[in-house]
Amino acid sequence: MIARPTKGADRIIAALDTEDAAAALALAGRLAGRVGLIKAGLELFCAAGPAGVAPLIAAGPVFLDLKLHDIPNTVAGATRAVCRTPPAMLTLHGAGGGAMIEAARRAAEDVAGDRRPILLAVTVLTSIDAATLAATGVAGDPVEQVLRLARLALSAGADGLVCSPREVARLRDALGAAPFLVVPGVRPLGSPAGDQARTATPAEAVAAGADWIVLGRPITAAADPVAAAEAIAASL
Ligand SMILES: O=C(O)c1cc(=O)[nH]c(=O)n1[C@@H]1O[C@H](COP(=O)(O)O)[C@@H](O)[C@H]1O
Repeated sequence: MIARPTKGADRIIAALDTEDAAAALALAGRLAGRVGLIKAGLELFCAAGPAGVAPLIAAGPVFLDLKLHDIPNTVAGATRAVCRTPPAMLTLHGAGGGAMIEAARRAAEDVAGDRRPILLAVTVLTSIDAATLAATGVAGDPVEQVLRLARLALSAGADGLVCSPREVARLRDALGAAPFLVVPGVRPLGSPAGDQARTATPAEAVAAGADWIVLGRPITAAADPVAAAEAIAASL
């Protein structure tokens, strides 16, 4: 398993949200040594499939962000398939429930053993504010739902959680140092929030207890993505 990071650049996960596998690989090459991991997500996976992600995994640690959410048998099957060429991290939705997470953990261990990915449970998406969450039937402050799903996921075998910077401190207080906390919805000062609802700066997220921070557009849409990544690392 990839080690918990202790210094600036290692904490950065660059989300390469593109359909273009060759462009993703080229940018991953430019960012090598300047970020800790590359994130390949649904856009790249749907466009280019496992073959589009494999060269990234061969080049360095990859967070494969598929946010699996289905019945336990189906998620176990997808996890098995992914773990034949294991990424460093894999996401699944905490809202899928304990049996789904247990099934994914068993499948990952069966196929990849010690080389299995860190399994991260997504709690409440960072694009969701309290009103949007209430419209799905979950009333109250998002932090309550984040805590509920976090406890459920960890007790079912998740190694860590994906949460917004707004909940990191509460999760660290409640859950201690052990779970990996991976935090998207991070915006350097002056960077547009876009569709993200629960945001903070990279330094704030790390100070609150994030192990890794995930940044997509603040790096990929910058005129100079390498300089953008270096500036974020320097701010930590
Ligand atoms: O699992 C994730 O990485 C994730 C969870 C979440 O709650 N919010 C979230 O934004 N993400 C991912 O983090 C990245 C954020 O991208 P930017 O908003 O461009 O920085 C995207 O690739 C999202 O898919």
